[in-house]
Amino acid sequence: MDSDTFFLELPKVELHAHLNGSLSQATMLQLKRFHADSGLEDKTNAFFDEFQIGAGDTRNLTDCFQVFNIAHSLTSTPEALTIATRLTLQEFQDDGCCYLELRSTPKETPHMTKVQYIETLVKAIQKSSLHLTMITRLIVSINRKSSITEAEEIAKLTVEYYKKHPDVIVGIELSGDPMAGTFQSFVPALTQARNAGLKVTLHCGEVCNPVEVMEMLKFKPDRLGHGTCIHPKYGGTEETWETLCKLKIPVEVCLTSNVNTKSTPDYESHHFKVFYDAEIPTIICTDDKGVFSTSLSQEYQICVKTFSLTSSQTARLALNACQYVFADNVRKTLNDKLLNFIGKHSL
Ligand SMILES: CNc1ncnc2c1ncn2[C@@H]1O[C@H](COP(=O)(O)O)[C@@H](O)[C@H]1O
Ligand SMILES: [Zn+2]
Repeated sequence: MDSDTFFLELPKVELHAHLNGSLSQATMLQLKRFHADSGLEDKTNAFFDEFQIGAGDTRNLTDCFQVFNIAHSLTSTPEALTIATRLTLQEFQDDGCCYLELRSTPKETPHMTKVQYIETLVKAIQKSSLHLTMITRLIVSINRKSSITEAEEIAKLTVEYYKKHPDVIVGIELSGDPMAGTFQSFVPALTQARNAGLKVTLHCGEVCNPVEVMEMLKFKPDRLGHGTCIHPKYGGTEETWETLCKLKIPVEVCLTSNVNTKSTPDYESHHFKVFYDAEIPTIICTDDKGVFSTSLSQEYQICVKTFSLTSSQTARLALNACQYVFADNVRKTLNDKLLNFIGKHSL
């Protein structure tokens, strides 16, 4: 089996994918066509090409967050959001994902309320599940730019819809521009969701802020996103690193995202290796496959080539990821799928 086929066929678990950052060029074009056909205003023409961020880009991290407005303007009606979700799920399956935890931030737009946003995503996932073999679950996002009131409103809605659709909604997360807002102000909203049974994941240490990283670690989320600035070599402190090593919280690492936003200078110096060697549970993820022109099989391939992992180590990385999915009732199915792949290829 050639290398590309191996990475494609490896059954993969994607645990960190933002819907609006995952829209491919093909999906964006379909959405533009839908806008034209329905007579809806399309504001993206002038900056459509701006959507993708590459390693040589000169934008700073805060500027990078502007690109999401382009995607948001194409997913502001329930119909467009449904199309975006359906096409994105199909692309993850086509890339060999057997399980996806999709995340997205409920937004109020001129065409829908936050309630409709969540309902639309739940319905689109349920409908896609009828013909996809990939299993999909939803994590609801809170943006760090939200007010405390808005964050609590989203947490309340998430709990309400989790009770109605525990088969779809599995968690809540905090994301958005890491320079905006403070983690502490979102603790009451996140705690409310956690107390209702939802799992929690936090974007943590995407920029250097050891005080906030400590606060997040003490909160003991179920998973962390990125974890870039936790080890002292990467802008963390002895305390942040020792705490992570003690708690062994699984970390969703997104190599291309970190390189392209300059959180990490290059692939070779990415913190993946430090985590891997320290046996911190590490899950390879895409973050925003559309914005960063990547895919999960490509992220595995980059990681394996950069850090010289064997095929057996690679397959075990994918196998371990199954342990950290938020949907407890599918873990065994995923585990068996991976073990079957490992057995079939004598890995
Ligand atoms: C690059 N690293 C990142 N760090 C932090 N938050 C990020 C992110 N990439 C994406 N998002 C968050 O996801 C939203 C887009 O998807 P949804 O509209 O929710 O589907 C962005 O607006 C931002 O809040
Ligand atoms: Zn992210």
